Amino acid sequence: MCIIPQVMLKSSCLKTCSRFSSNRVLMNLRRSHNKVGVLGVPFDKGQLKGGVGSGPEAFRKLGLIEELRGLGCDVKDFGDVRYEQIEGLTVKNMTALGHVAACQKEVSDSVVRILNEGRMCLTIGGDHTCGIGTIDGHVKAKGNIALLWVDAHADLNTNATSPTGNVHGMPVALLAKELSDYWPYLPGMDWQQPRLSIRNIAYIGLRDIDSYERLVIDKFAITAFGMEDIERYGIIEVTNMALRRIDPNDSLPLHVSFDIDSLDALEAPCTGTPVRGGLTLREGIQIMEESYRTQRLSAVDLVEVNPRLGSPADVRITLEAAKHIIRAAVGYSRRGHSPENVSDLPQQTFHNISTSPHNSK
Ligand SMILES: NC(=[NH2+])NCCC[C@H](N)C(=O)O
Repeated sequence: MCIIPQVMLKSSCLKTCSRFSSNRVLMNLRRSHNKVGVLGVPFDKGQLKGGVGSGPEAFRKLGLIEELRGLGCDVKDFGDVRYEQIEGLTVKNMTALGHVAACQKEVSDSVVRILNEGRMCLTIGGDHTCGIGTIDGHVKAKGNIALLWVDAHADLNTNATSPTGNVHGMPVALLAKELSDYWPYLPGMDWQQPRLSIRNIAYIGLRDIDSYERLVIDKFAITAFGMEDIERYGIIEVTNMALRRIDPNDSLPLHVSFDIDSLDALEAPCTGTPVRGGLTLREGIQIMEESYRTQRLSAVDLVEVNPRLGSPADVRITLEAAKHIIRAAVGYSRRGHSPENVSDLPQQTFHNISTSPHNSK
């Protein structure tokens, strides 16, 4: 099932890779988001499986912050979001609204603070409900943004259409202004106005879409790339088509909301709603590399890692995969050192490279 709106295939999107001349690539690699603010969101009330809330703790234990610092990143840890549930908020078929409303308001405020300090905001979930707060905060801090939603799922349900009532399947529908009429009044959510246009949203990695979500994608011609599109065009081409589509003038701050379940369940087994037939880790990294290259990557979410699902080996595989995605998001995936640090390398390294038989012409 190909889910690229037909209009896209006829457009000039396929030419997008050529916009990176080799000079431009070099220039892009030289500039890195060395200033990063890390925000933990130990939120698990957007779905029913316990454990996803311990994602931030698991990444901290793994040494993520130290590792990013070791790579030369100026990392400020903003700690984990804390909140107090608002009692008595109920809306039909929308689980834990009192938690969602209170927590996501805090997330949004924190993201505004981080971005206003001139840092890229890296949010570690938690379930994908976190996208409500991070994207709301991003829009509040920067005005209009472009959003890549990398996920096996569209997360485009409303309370009227959701098969589960789980809010982690609803964030995109809450954020899109074209869908605001499809919601009832949501008590506790007055701080969150849907300000993002569907034109500025693209999906990559979709393969498990509910029937109503499918209708909305078609009705609003949302840019959406499923696995078959990735097979056909390759992930770099797909990412650039998506970027071109959501930000034709190359001018908007970019938000990548990366659900670990976009990766194949073999690459990232520890997640609440795994789906086989997904992205390879390398493809996930490439999405981030292309996003980083735009020089406008301003916020990244890494969500839905559940360290309590699966064996210790599965947990390790999943956390490591997520870490590689994060490294790419801050510009460090192509080589061990950022280009800025090249002068720190011992001179000998260059000698070795230039005299190696493998490098001689
Ligand atoms: N971010 C996620 N893992 N979302 C899964 C959503 C699953 C399903 N479509 C639902 O609405 O409940």
